[in-house]
Amino acid sequence: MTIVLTPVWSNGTQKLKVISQTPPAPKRGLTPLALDESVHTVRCLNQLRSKDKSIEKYIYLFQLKDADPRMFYKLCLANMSEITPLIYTPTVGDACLQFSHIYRRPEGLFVSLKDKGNIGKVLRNWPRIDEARISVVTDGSRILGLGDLGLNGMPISIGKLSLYVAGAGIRPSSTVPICLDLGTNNQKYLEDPLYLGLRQTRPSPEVMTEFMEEFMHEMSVVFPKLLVQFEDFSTDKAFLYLDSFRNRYPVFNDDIQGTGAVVLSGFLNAAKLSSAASGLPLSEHRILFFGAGSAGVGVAMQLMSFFKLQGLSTEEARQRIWLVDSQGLIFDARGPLAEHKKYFSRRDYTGAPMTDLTEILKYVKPTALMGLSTIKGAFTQSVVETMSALNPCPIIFPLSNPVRLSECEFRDAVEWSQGRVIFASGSPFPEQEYNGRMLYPGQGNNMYIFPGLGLGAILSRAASVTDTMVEASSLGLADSLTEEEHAQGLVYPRIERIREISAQIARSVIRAAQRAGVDRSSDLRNLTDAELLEFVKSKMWYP
Ligand SMILES: NC(=O)C1=CN([C@@H]2O[C@H](COP(=O)(O)OP(=O)(O)OC[C@H]3O[C@@H](n4cnc5c(N)ncnc54)[C@H](O)[C@@H]3O)[C@@H](O)[C@H]2O)C=CC1
Ligand SMILES: CC(=O)C(=O)O
Ligand SMILES: [Mg+2]
Repeated sequence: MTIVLTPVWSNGTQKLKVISQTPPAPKRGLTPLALDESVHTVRCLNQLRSKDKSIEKYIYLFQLKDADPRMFYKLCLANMSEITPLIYTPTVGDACLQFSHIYRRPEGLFVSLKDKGNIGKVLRNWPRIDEARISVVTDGSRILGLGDLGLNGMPISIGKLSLYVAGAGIRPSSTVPICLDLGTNNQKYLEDPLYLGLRQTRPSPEVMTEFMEEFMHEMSVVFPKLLVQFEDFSTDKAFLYLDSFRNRYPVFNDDIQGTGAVVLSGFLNAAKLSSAASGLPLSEHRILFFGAGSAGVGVAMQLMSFFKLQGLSTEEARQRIWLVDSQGLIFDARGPLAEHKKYFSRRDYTGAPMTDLTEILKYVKPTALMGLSTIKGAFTQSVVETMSALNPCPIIFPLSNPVRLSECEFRDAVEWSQGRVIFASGSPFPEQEYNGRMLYPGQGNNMYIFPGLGLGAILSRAASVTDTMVEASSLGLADSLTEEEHAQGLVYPRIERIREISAQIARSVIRAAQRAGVDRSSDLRNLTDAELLEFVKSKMWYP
């Protein structure tokens, strides 16, 4: 039974209210055409493929999900590599930018700043409270690399949750997409007559923190079995709210922890390939981050594990990482730094500020270059050629999303490195032929991690999401490549295997939760590894 929701406007505040339920099934004789499902699947796919533009395909899929969710997920599962870029990055970026214009009907829950003091009441509007298990919550303040999109960030919560369903078999009815409508500093939206959100600039950090405290408390009261994924909060808030809430509620930040885990996983495989070509011991890799926001620093923190797994101390691991932000190389003598940049700030460099990336590369001599800067084309020919002169197989991961903000395209990286690059990007690129050899780009995107991490946390009923659970998700992903995928030089498994991969990740996460003592499903402790994997698979929903 579907509940139909409609927006209600009161004092400029958007709320949702149940107005009707789907009509009862038609009486016999009035039943719709008896459809042959396999033929109808082809019909739906043809309708999708008949659209020229990605955004039209997004709108078609969004409406199909509303009208016939089983068919939507059936198409997703059978055509992962074709549909993921439509419901997720890069197309979801355009859907967010245009959300107030392409809006058809409500999906998800909007919680407005005007609801402060009454947030519990708003949450209780949700029609399937008992079934709720996972919520993706954004405040729209940094959607992908597109900046502050305010309420228009809702499609990112919806898109991530569609991947939870498709990728990890979470029941659609257990997902709760939430967008916090806290105003926007995006002047264009404030002036857009069709903009759906509050027409005011964002509140002070004090008001925001009061709001978040109430929101998280009420979420835990209304949805006692819910795991919360924070998504696309701007960097200052991303770190602040992860730190404030992670020991009080089951919550993780996808941009910091999910991205950290996915890049650690890809780097584990990439470093082996690169070291096989160069002979360099794994412990001697050197990683330069271009971009030092929530994603850059989150990944840098997680990559410390790579060096610790090679036997290095925490301090030795820190020494193998360099950060660059919009003002160049980050070093102590440069002047005051934002809190999250301090840990990796270099103490061993005291020269003049260095801003040119090629010059920085010549100084640092990294084996790996990570892009989390939102700066399109920042990895120029000179940058890729310098990396290629330093390394037989340079590791270059332009991870910014969506695709049009990528630091480098796969085609260029292949060309400029003469086919030697080990490459993964945040959004997908097509494969390339080089000198008769087919080369495959990896997709270093947290979409490989959060479905399995979330499933493991839900099934173990984890009271919190520990660092060890996040690391377990990463190692589980790194270990999931088949021999054929390794032989093709891949650093991530093929997305078509996402269900199988998510099950393995979930099992590793449950075991880590048990070791950390945060699991509340203690009966799972008695299962063997094989039994636990079967249990995880048995819990997956299939359309
Ligand atoms: N592949 C993946 O799974 C993920 C990718 N991302 C992407 O990472 C990007 C960054 O996200 P956040 O860290 O949250 O954003 P942010 O805006 O906080 O960070 C951007 C960083 O880039 C630096 N930067 C900006 N201009 C620069 C320039 N000209 N030269 C050098 N550095 C420059 C800034 O100083 C800042 O440190 C976004 O595009 C996002 O889509 C984020 C999460 C996951
Ligand atoms: C992938 C993702 O979470 C981001 O770009 O923000
Ligand atoms: Mg994100």
